[in-house]
Amino acid sequence: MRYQFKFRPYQRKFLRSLTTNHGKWDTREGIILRLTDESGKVGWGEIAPISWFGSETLEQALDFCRQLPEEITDEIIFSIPDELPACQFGFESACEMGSVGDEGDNFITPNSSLLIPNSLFYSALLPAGEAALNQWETLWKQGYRTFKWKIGVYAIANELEIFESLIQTLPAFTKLRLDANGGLSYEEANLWLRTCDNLKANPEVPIEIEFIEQPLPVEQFQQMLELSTSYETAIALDESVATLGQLAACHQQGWRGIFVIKPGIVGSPSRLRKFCHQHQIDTVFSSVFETAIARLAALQLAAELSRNKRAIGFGIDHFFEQEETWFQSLWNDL
Ligand SMILES: O=C(O)CCC(=O)c1ccccc1C(=O)O
Ligand SMILES: [Mg+2]
Repeated sequence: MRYQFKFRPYQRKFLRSLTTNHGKWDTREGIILRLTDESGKVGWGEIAPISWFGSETLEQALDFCRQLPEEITDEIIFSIPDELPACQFGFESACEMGSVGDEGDNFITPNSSLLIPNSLFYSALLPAGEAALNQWETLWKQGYRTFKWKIGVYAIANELEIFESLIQTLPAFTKLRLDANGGLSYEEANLWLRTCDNLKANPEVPIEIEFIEQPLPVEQFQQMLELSTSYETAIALDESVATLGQLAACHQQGWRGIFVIKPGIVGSPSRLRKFCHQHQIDTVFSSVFETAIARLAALQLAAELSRNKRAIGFGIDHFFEQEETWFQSLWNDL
């Protein structure tokens, strides 16, 4: 198949910025691409890299798009190098979108949110630090029952204290995920895991700590493997499995805990499908704060591949205003 190829870089400010152990992030930058096949079918794709997380940089993605001809083929798309995982995702999902649309109405824009599978349930992000204590209630009222709180942002003594208050105020049966973004030391990771194990053993605490996400830096895989067998509290790898190659390597080295999959940067959707069908891994699908184009493709993959046990990390809170009008203006002034 041959496609006419066009692309446009974009910048969008988040409704709320994200604070992690890497600092503050408040603008999403990426690329929207459009593939038109010979029959006139249109597929939209989005490249939304996060280089601090292990994908290519926006600049590398732009360079790749700029050197492509105006007409491209499946061959080009399916041979995008593994060093450009967000590009693999953007181009492949654009192809897939073009091939599933029915006649006439295949112009899929962000208002196609009706297509988002509602059988999935969502986890919402709480702000880091003390702000979490004032935020969970609003999210609870919106229907969220699984929350994620960033740790490793402030001093551990301070965070443990806030954690204690959070546990005491959250309603029964809430699930809580703790995401350190690789920011803990080995001793701190042990302290968090011990604290969570103690809560688990306490029948008076009706909150479930679902897992601790990426406690240690990517380089410390063996230590995380050891921690995962030393405590009852589960560990989820995130940064360590940012791309398919890393995911396969961690699985091959014996990781049988949870794998966070961020479809937007993990790489080729077709190869992700193959891997998930071959290995019955425990997955949590999660957003990279992409806009509606990549979100739709990512949610469809999540619906297809997650075994529907764990909430997906696509809470809408950090997203953008007026996506539809933004999208139309991005494309119309081309
Ligand atoms: O996974 C989620 O629940 C929400 C998404 C999220 O936390 C995230 C979003 C962008 C970049 C990194 C991360 C992360 O999980 O560390
Ligand atoms: Mg994470």
